[in-house]
Amino acid sequence: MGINVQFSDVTYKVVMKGLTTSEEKEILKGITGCVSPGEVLALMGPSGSGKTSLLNLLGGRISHHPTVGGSITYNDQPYSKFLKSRIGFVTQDDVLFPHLTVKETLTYAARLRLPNTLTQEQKEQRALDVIYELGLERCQDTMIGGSFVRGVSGGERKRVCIGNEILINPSLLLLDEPTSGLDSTTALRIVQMLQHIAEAGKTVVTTIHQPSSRLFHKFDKLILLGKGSLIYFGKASEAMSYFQFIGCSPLITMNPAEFLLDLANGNLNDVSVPSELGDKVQMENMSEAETRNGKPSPALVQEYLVEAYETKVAGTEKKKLMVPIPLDEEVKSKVLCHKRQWGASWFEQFSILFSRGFKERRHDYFSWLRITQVLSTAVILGLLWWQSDAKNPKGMQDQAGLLFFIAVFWGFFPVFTAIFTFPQERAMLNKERSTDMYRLSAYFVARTTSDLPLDLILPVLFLLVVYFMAGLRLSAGPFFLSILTVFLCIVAAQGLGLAIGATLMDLKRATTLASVTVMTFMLAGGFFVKRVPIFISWIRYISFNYHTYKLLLKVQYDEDVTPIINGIKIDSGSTEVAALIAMVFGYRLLAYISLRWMSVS
Ligand SMILES: Nc1ncnc2c1ncn2[C@@H]1O[C@H](COP(=O)(O)OP(=O)(O)OP(=O)(O)O)[C@@H](O)[C@H]1O
Repeated sequence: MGINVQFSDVTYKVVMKGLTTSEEKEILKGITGCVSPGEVLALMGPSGSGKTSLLNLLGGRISHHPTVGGSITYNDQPYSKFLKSRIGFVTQDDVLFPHLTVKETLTYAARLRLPNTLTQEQKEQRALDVIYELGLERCQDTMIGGSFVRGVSGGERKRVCIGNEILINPSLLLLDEPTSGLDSTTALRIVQMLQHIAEAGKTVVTTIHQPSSRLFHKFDKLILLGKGSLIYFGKASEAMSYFQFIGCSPLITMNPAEFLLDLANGNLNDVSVPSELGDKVQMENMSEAETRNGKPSPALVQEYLVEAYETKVAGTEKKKLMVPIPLDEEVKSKVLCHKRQWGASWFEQFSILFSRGFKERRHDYFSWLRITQVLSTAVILGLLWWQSDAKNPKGMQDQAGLLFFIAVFWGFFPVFTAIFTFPQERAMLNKERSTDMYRLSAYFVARTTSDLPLDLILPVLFLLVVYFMAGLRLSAGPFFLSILTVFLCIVAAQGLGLAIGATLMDLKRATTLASVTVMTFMLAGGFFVKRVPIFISWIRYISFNYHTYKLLLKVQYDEDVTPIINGIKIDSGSTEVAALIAMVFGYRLLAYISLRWMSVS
């Protein structure tokens, strides 16, 4: 079943803030139209004419904006968040995970989004069907790729984005430029597919830049926009005769789409000039008109087209919208089911997101760059502290420097890794949550736990090198306890990174805040100052560097070394372990709260 979308006098403004002034810009100026199940509506117009804005409004993405006017209804009902799972939205620059293959991307999406009445095999079969439907079988095992990894071609990437949405058989499918960057045969294939989707009873709305004439004839309805105003709404097949009727016909054989875009741009080259416009040109400044060979200015043409539409068509179209559409009550209730529907149970969501996260991030963790960074630091430390001797106070103080560096390194590194990897994940999270793909809690728990095994590998490598080169306490207990300590420090630091990344959208601001925080934690970490003034001593309690350092000291030296090592009192290690565990949970909780606060729900 599809959704009947009606929109009447839709307006949208944005406030553009300059350095000293703020100016209001009208992006959509009273757009009226409708699209019914079984139809493909194309939104055409020059770049910047407002196609994407109208599509976003129809998809409910900016409908709550205070500067939006007019009405949009879905089967006679206003937009509600329960519609999210019935709407498929393919944006112009969709985000995809670069390290997953085409098949993995679509299979994970199918498992998360398809209703749980289907079995896992049926869901996987649906992903395969979509791969064949979109002609992606040849690249199904290729990685998607991104700025740093070579992957599928731009056209294939676009088709994967479409596949992600058509998987769920949405009642309303919205697409922003689905054919841009594709050759004409592939573009035709995509539009034919949209036609088939509509024929199956769904509603399809797509923006399109410059369709070939073959493509153009596949659309049922057309909206032509010019600078945010409606120039034509009606059947695509009747567009040419409408413009002929108002006096604009092509003088040479032209692709209808090219002709319409010329008109929307106010360009009347090779097009007959309506007599009303000809008269207006006479009244314009002659010298200006001469430079255009007597043709009217683009602004004049646009004004004429908008006026012609308003006087000759708009009235009847608006009347048509007033007539209620007979809709099957059963269909209406099914489409507008007022209950969030998850495709998978909480645990299934968790396990799918866990395995997807693990697959995607293992590449980040095991990039040669990272391994080299960690190993070279370890070797330099090992050489500097080569077989250090802790038998005398001097040597012990030296070793304490090494232990403090380890605590700082593993507190610093994960904070920044979390901040740098998060913006991409955040875009994905927002996109997927906007279609109700999974619960935030399932994502969060999966994100946190899928990192754990990966978090353990690099520190083990690091400690193996440092521990033996620097000649730290050679026995299994202290070695494994040191690993455990560093591991807790990493997980706590990562939580802080996630919390900062989730709160501050902007990478620059996030890294600045993180540097200041980590530096403060490091300075208060127990190595540089012996006694911290009481009013600032609380920082020590939330500093993972401080507790890691103390615990590493405790593990290395059994006896009380307080007087030798900078006056830090090392009592029972269990207080430090408890503090680190509290930080692991505390910072993650903070990250979860800021994610919930900032992300789409
Ligand atoms: N939030 C915003 N703030 C400022 N200007 C905006 C905003 N949203 C849209 N615009 C402006 O509104 C106009 C229409 O934008 P829109 O993206 O809808 O155009 P479009 O027809 O889809 O263009 P294209 O084909 O190039 O994607 C553009 O001039 C754009 O700069």
